[in-house]
Amino acid sequence: MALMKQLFTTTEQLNRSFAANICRLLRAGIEENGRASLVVSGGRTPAALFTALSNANVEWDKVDISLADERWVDNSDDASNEKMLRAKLLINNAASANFIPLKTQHANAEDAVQECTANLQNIHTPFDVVILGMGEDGHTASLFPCSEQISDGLDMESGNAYIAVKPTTAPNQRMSLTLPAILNSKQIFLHLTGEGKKTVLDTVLSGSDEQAMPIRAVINNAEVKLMWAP
Ligand SMILES: O=C(O)[C@H](O)[C@@H](O)[C@H](O)[C@H](O)COP(=O)(O)O
Repeated sequence: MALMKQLFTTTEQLNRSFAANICRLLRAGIEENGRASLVVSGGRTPAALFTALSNANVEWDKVDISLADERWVDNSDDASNEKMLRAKLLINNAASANFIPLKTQHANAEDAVQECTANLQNIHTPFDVVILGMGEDGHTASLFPCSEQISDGLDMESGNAYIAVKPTTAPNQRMSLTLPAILNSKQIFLHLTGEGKKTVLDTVLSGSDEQAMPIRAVINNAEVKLMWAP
């Protein structure tokens, strides 16, 4: 549908405004439904935003937090998105939030899809806020263009909220929200920093093949708010 762009001069300004924006939406969700849901991405980009958010004045005990995707490693591994979240977001005021992890005890991500789907019943949907990142190849969450699973992940009729993905250009099996699950959100943000990501985004916006750059499928089907700083 559309990409609304908010461009900032510094990451500090971006994080301040972004955190305030997210808190406003969470408070509105709590006001409306008694609880609110926040789905975040891992990777490197959001760490400073998470620290700002963790100090915010929100009724965090009424907020459910989960991940858009997870790398299938132990949650003590440095590659674990859960590990990053526990260190940067689920602290300070936000320590009282209800965290719903994706990583289970299953050795293979595909065996865990059912459990992740069952756990999703405990999160208020549509999600109040979803924060997506984007890789250099145009993947978002763990919907990787290189993977065999990409058409299933983007299938709007699949009826599946999660998909196990085996990227061929990145390490680790992944668990990812599917496109229809991502779109079941009141507000989707695309959080990018750096000139390199802006150049990738220009390529995203100048083409139409969704499987080649899966973030296109989100932008084409939702009002996405871009939050960018150099
Ligand atoms: O677990 C993951 O890898 C992500 O959730 C992924 O979709 C991430 O958002 C992008 O790859 C951008 O990652 P960076 O922020 O590290 O550039």
